[in-house]
Amino acid sequence: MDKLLIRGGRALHGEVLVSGAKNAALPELCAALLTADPVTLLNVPRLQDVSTMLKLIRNMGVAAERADDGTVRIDASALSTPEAPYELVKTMRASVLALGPLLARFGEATVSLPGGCAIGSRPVDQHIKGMAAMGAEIVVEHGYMIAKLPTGWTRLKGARITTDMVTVTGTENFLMAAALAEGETVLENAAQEPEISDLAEMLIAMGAKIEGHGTSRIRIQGVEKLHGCTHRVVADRIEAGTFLCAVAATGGDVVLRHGRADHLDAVIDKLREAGADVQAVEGGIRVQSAGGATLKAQGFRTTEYPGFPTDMQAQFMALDCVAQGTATVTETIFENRFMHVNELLRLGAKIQVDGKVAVIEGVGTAGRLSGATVMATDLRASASLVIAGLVATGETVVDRIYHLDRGYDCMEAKLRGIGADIERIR
Ligand SMILES: CC(=O)N[C@H]1[C@@H](OP(=O)(O)OP(=O)(O)OC[C@H]2O[C@@H](n3ccc(=O)[nH]c3=O)[C@H](O)[C@@H]2O)O[C@H](CO)[C@@H](O)[C@@H]1O
Ligand SMILES: C=C(OP(=O)(O)O)C(=O)O
Repeated sequence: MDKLLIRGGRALHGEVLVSGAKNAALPELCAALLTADPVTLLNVPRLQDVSTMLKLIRNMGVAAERADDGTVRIDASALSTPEAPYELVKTMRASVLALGPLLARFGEATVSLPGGCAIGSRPVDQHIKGMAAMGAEIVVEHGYMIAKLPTGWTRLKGARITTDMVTVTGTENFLMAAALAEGETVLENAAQEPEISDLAEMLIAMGAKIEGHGTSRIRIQGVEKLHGCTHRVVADRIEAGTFLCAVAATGGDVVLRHGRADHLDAVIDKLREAGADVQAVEGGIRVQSAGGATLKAQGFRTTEYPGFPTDMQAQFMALDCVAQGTATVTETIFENRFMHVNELLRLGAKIQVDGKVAVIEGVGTAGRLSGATVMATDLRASASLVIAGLVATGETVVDRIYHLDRGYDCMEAKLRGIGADIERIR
């Protein structure tokens, strides 16, 4: 099993290229199932989750080719098996995104309930509720969602869908299903994440009629058929945010090429309040910092976009650990997303957790984290341990980095490129 070996204490300088977003690429690979025409996606990141999604759609009979430059060509004209089996979905939540497109184009889908997840229980009741509102008959049997259209129906029917909470993949599933449904669908309480807008833009390029994406009410007029398109995956705001925290914590001066500052307002505001200098520059974001010990720890609450993203909570917490002062962090989206805390404690961090609230006392100028062997428990927890390791004295070994590989494109190579002492060991 691969591990990362980090020798901390180096400032970071130079440029990093931000990859395409995992959370846009995954729904967009599924959106390609909505048409029999070829679809080309550009800027697809090299991630384990992307490989898993390609395996999943190939298993359905779809032709999918990935080139080294991040181009993925998908031809779903011969899709013969509208199924997502457990074996292929157990490592990746996003596989639930196959449900909407399969049901919309083929009138049937059998999709395994995704496996359990370290960060919370993550039910799919809202996905089922929305598809049922569009007329699908869905049962959950033997761990599978088995969905079909009622006898005599050829398409889903547009509906008003108001979800109990804001759900990102739920909104994406409804968008894709509604694009081919009969009549109008209105999504209330829709997620507003940039990845939703990116998916909507791709669907519009395929001939879908969508208005209001990027707001909490999205209107979709269903069309009978969608055609192929070429679409460029939006830059990964969470990868960019992770590098911003890393540079702020270690100190240095780095430009994140293709980074979108306008997608990271909440995180950038907190970094500035902490004392880092973060600026939108042409074609990217520049961060300059004198390092964690000079920064002031910042509290925040995770919320849906445009609030502070839950996917940045662990990384910002690592920064708080090395800053000065005390900060309170509240996780409101997932019930078990403080798995990194015990590992950060092993590096000498001072954190107390009570339910969904963590209080971090930064070690600041009074001390430093000290390297140790730590275990990655989920994707962003892994990233927070890498950031802590980059600042800690001595050697840090981050074990179980297959979590990291699920969602970061060559993280250690990118960090090495800006001066970090980090290597992958087997
Ligand atoms: C592939 C992808 O895009 N993943 C992102 C997506 O996950 P994902 O789309 O799975 O997360 P959701 O937005 O759906 O989850 C938000 C909350 O709603 C709950 N919920 C959701 C659906 C449902 O049917 N029932 C239910 O109770 C979840 O348990 C969670 O507490 O958004 C999360 C929240 O920004 C991010 O952390 C993930 O990186
Ligand atoms: C939780 C995440 O992803 P997923 O929904 O794919 O598990 C994440 O990207 O931080």
